[in-house]
Amino acid sequence: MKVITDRGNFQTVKILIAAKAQTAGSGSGTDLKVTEVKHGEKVVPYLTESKLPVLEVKPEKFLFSVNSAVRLLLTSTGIESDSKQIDEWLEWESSQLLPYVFPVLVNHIGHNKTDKQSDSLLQPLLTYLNTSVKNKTYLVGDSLTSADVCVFGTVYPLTSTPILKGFPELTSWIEKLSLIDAFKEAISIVTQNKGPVVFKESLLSQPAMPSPDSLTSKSTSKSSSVSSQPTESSEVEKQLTEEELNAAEKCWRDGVAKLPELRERKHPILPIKGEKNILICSALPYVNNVPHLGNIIGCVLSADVYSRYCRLRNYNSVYLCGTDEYGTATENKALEEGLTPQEICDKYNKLHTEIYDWFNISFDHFGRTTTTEQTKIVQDIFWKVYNNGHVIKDSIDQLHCDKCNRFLADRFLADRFLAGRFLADRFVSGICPMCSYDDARGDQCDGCGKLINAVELINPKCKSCTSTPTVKTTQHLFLDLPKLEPELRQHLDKAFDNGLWTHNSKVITNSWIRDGLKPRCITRDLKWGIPVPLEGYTDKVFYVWFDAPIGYISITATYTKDWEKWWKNPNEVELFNFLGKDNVPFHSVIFPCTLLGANDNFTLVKHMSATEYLNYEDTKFSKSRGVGVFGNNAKDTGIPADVFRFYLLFVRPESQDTAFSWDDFLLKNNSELLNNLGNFINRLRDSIRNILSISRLGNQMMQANKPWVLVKRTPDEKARAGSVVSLAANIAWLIGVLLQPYMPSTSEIICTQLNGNPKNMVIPTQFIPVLKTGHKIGKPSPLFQKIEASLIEEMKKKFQGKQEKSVPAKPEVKSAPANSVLPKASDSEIASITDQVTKQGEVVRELKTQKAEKSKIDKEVALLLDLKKKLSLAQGIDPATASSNKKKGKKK
Ligand SMILES: Nc1ncnc2c1ncn2[C@@H]1O[C@H](COP(=O)(O)OC(=O)[C@@H](N)CCS)[C@@H](O)[C@H]1O
Repeated sequence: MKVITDRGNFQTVKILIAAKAQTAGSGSGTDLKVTEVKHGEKVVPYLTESKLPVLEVKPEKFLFSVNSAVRLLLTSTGIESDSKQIDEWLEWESSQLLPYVFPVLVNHIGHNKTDKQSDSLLQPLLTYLNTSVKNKTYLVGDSLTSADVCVFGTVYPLTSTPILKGFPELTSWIEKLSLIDAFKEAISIVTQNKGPVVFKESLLSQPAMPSPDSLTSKSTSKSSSVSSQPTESSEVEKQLTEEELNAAEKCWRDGVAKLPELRERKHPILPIKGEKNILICSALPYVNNVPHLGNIIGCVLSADVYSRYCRLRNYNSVYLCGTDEYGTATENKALEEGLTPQEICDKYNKLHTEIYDWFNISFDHFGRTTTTEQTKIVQDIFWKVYNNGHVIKDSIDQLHCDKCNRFLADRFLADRFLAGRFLADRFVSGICPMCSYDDARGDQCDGCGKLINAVELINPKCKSCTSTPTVKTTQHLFLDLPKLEPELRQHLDKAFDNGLWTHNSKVITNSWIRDGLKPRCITRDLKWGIPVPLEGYTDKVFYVWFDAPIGYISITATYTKDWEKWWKNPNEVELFNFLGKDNVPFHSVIFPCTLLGANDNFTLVKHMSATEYLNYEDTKFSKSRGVGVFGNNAKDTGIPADVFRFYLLFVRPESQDTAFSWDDFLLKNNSELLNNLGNFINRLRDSIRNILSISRLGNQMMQANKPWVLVKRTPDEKARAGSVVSLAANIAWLIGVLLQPYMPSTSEIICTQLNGNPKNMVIPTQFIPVLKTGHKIGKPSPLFQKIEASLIEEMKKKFQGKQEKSVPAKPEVKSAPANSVLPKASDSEIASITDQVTKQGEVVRELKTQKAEKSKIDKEVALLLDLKKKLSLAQGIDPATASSNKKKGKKK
């Protein structure tokens, strides 16, 4: 890797610290070369302006966000892992701190003068930082992270200015870090030990910093949810060049001609030679239950967003899913409901279909696994794997219920060969040997979350007849994973390099292969499954996890007779799996090994997007305990599906478990949707946050230009009003298109209101105004409705389940008020204060939008903070804990 920079560029320090810290922390750092170029030189060919420093990751592949470069260096050697807190600090640093520090440095170091205005604008941020570093060495946790490197890199040049006077904690933090070798060495390389004077030329050669971003709430502290717009005085005017003005005019006139038309979707969609052919598979939800919101964000919704995005980019993609219908869980449900397993599958497959329809999940095909295609393909694959010598026969011990005459313990099978991860045994329960929870399952305890061997259960009972099981020995078939391991490793090396894999999917996969794979049992002594066709085993069925992923193939076969074009075409098809973290090994290790064992040119996974877990408030979703919102409940709330989609995507558990919280749901709806997005459209995480950011810019553009005022003035001003409104309409169209993957109904309303051409609903590579001069828009109407706090309180009660049995979520869940230690106020009191917080938030936002006087805004912000404290107290949370929790979990 190469750092390309100009002499004395203070931002280079960050990358160098990260590289040095990498070597110090892992022993083997990246081989990082520093190449010096002229000040202001354009290095990245596709950027219109000079951007220095940049990290050249591979030849011609640049990271031009310094913070991303730092994050890459520190995560690639495992010095730090994904962390929302670190990301929050980085976002705050780049969107708030740096844009305010930069003009101060330009004035003090570049021009050797003081500018009171820029100095004073920086004060609140420094005050916040001063408090945050009090008695601390590191901003997040107890070791060095990118957060420290990036914040330090930006503030340390201030030590040469008088501005840090009055910030003793911050000064001492900078001093502490400066003593660390990596910091010392990096500073010495950049300053050549001449002090900050070396920054001067580089500072003066850099393009003006964009005005502080309002991507996140633009408030002093990164934890407050008060949102604001940049004040006029803080904005750095950017002079447009002649070239840029000409390009904008050309784009306005001819841009739309460059926009490709949206491709028509004709089923069945098949791969096209030479195109990007994307096969999108969402994990197949178990049919035995109604999916909860965790299932929805974990697989079908995430895949839906990607699939919709692919369509808007005109990629040749197909999105498939269906219900996973075999296995013990279905048999159990059938017993519970007095139906046959097939009746259960039919009933719940229909329920799943209705729920996904309501959530607007746009499968190209939604199938199921109890089909003749599935039986045929599973047995065919088995024979190939068997005939290729990748199946082992062995005997094992299992729990057996003599009264029901059936085996109970799947887990036992696994333990002997595999450390037994993830095998569910739901026919047996007992007392957990670890925590004494009295309803532990045979595979895992819901009380303490630990994995259990069914035979270790105290007082085990058959779930259907409650008698005590005995241990029996039976013959089973095992997939010879050790033999397939070298081929799998080869495949994974390539896929990790060329594909998109979430951090957790790589970590989980590596943890499985790190110690060598073990044979995996693929048969079960059950009735409800695909019959094993091998002589001597015909009374058994395939284990559900052997057949489930093959379901992707058979579901494709029920979609098109040409299914092999997708599934036996590894060079032209990119397979993308969406799933929750517990599903990772089945998709990255076991299923690929099955397909490699079959040796029939199968398409293997190239990309994997795995989520962490979504919890419900401060607990886990539990159907049996009635805790949480399930797919069908969401519909009954009367709140539109798009609002659920928006919120689930906003809190999508990407780097750690997150929680669905009704209070937060209300705030996000009433602030982000109603006041930001809804507000802008009706004037007329990379993800939905960027769309909100575009919408904020649109709001700012309207507010700054006030076309409703201009239109009443001189002819020139009237013409400008027209340009502003046209631009706003085109921004709204862009938002409508970009929103389509996330909130399809809202997107349709926006685009219909704008009366644009549906064929222009394509995501462009640059902003193209598609609504031309003279275009007539349709009838505007409000996009979103306010959610009342009283409704939220009602929902909380409705979905809290039987409280005494609810199972606490693991402590890492951040957003719920888990550490409540104070007495709680009544629900109606909480509802009323929540309402006041929302209203006061609106007051503050409005004042900021109007660019009211600072003292006036400060007064209202103080009131808002007081109300928030009151709300925390009412919820039984110590406000100090609440604010630190918010800090950790805010950027959801
Ligand atoms: N709480 C959760 N948060 C996020 N994702 C979750 C959560 N719980 C489960 N999941 C994922 O949902 C899908 C479907 O899960 P289900 O248990 O219904 O089905 C299966 O795991 C298998 N039938 C998949 C066979 S391909 C899954 O990806 C979970 O990881």
